[in-house]
Amino acid sequence: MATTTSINPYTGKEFKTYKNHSKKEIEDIILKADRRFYSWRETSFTERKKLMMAAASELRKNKQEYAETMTQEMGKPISQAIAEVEKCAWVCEYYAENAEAQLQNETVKTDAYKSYVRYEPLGVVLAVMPWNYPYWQVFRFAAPALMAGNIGVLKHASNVFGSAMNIEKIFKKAGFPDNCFTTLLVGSDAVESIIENEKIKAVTLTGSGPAGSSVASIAGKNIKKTVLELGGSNALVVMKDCDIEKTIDVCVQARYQNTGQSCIAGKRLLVDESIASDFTAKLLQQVRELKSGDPMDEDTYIGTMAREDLAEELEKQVNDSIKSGAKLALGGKRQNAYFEPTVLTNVTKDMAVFNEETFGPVLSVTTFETIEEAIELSNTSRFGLGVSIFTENIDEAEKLAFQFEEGAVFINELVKSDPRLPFGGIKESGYGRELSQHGIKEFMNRKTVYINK
Ligand SMILES: O=CCCCC(=O)O
Repeated sequence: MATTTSINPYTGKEFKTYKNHSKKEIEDIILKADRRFYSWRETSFTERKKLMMAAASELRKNKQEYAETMTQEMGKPISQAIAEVEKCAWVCEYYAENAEAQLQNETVKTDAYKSYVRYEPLGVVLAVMPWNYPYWQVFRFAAPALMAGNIGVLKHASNVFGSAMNIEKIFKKAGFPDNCFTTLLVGSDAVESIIENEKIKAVTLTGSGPAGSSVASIAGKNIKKTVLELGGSNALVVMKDCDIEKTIDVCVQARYQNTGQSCIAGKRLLVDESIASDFTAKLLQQVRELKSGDPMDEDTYIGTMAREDLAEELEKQVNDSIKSGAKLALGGKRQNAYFEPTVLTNVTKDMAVFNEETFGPVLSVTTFETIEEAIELSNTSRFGLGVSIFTENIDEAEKLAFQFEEGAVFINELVKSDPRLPFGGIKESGYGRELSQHGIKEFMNRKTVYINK
């Protein structure tokens, strides 16, 4: 019997061991999920809204308990873990309030007596999710999917099975009918046959490029729709006319929250040469003050990374970049899964910290002389999730927005997700959108209805 053990990355001790689902159990779960679909899609928006609001209440009521599980499983500082649970409640409330209006029939004037588009759910959607936001990334999918009448089956990362089980429990406690949302406790080796199961109608994946590519190939072979949220290497473009103090606050948060383990983190700071020295000195001061420590302490801002091997990988990227000429301005040391908040300056395009995704608390700093150069540096990344531009000249920045090859441009703000706005990338950051009225339509059949008298 296969089992999965999660290790608390801060203590290095075992958190829990889970019994994996067998092949037979997986098939059974998917069969029951599919059966549930035919009654769930018939439920009214009023009923779904009531249940989704109950899920939001459950999240808010027991946020400490849910947050503690994620902190112990992947090292997220507890205050950020609580904020994540609250954000999940927000997305539930948002879709509870808005799904019905977003999925109304759309009348289209044609030669017909009457023609329109109906939005109909597809059925059981498999969600393959990562450990870095163990609740949020799942709710970002599940809230719109369930409100739309779809069914969710989750394959979570193997270090966060406790959070995965909690998510199933939250929907159960909220009163959702059995099998509307189920967690499969399986490793990635089980994913291929799950996607091939005829009852799985579509797949959403948040994770690495290789994982996305593999899942999309299997789904493609089986003609199943996918949405992919993959890596990112967002630039923070700092113009010489920015408000320096405010910009530093935002950049530090953009890079170091969640201990830097986020696809949308601002990983590459591009700063105008004329202010670079002053800006970097002040930024270093602020990064120095970030409090590392026990993730269970309320005032810890930098926890451990989720696994020691991930910290080792980051260490290699930092050391390789230093060998190639980057200057270590701060940090750089690793102890087990802990990696010091780090800043590298003199970074150029050919270095690992610039051209690879750095999934941890490491900021690379590169200077530019012209805005054209800044755009070119930003766009040179193979990723295209988002960019932040810092300037007092909003009109100019807005005009430049279209030149950035990204899913999102944020001016004087870090790239962040918001239930009301579409979220997703282009290039190797993936395709499709989550959240907002765009996200809820990804797993819907847009059925054309054409009537003549
Ligand atoms: O790794 C991706 C993190 C996304 C976080 C968010 O949706 O806010």
